[in-house]
Amino acid sequence: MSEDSKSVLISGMENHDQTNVLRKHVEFFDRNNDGIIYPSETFEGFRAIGCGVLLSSFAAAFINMGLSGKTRPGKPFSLHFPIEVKDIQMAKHGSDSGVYDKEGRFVQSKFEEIFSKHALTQPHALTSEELKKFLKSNREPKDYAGWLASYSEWKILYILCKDKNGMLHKDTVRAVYDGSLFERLAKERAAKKQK
Ligand code: HEM
Ligand SMILES: [Ca+2]
Repeated sequence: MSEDSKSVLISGMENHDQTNVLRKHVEFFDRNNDGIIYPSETFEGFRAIGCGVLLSSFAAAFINMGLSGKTRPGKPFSLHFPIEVKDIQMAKHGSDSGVYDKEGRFVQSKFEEIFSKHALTQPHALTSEELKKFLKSNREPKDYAGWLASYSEWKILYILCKDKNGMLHKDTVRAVYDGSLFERLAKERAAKKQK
């Protein structure tokens, strides 16, 4: 490709990041970095960021049973419930925010929209009521599985990361999308444990 056509292509992308950020969201849970997340790894990842045994067990069961098949099209069902990181975008559900597009890319404008539309008390954070309204506004009719998936994702995030006034901050939400939040929580937990 000539340099000219390359620059036309790049300017046409309008800063749209082409990487599959959703992969980064889940890579933390691929504990041995082999591209596959087994239930034991989901469990271990949840424990590492400070979740209890009960929540971590439920999360591992539901996430791996729910997403395994979706990320392995054409492959036989496996009782080990592996999730393939490379095709994680196939596990997207309905009634989400649209911040990940169908290729797992991060859509900045959709991210900004969460706060411009719903953060009415403080511009860079959501109260629990605002979060509730945001989730309701994403609901597609009768998409009960999507409602439950979205509710669980956001509720766990809120419980883990709200501040002392019950606010969920924009930078926290930003960091969950690329998974950097999980690394941070794990470091904080490890530091606490050492004390
Ligand atoms: C404590 C752990 C986790 C939290 C707090 C969390 C939270 C979230 C949040 C807030 C979203 C954004 C949803 C939206 O934009 O509406 C999301 C999306 C997603 N998460 Fe997680 N997540 C966690 C762990 C995992 C794990 C272990 C997996 C799978 C291995 C996973 C797979 C996904 C997928 C596939 C999406 C895309 C959903 C979509 O856009 O339709 N997450 N998660
Ligand atoms: Ca693995």
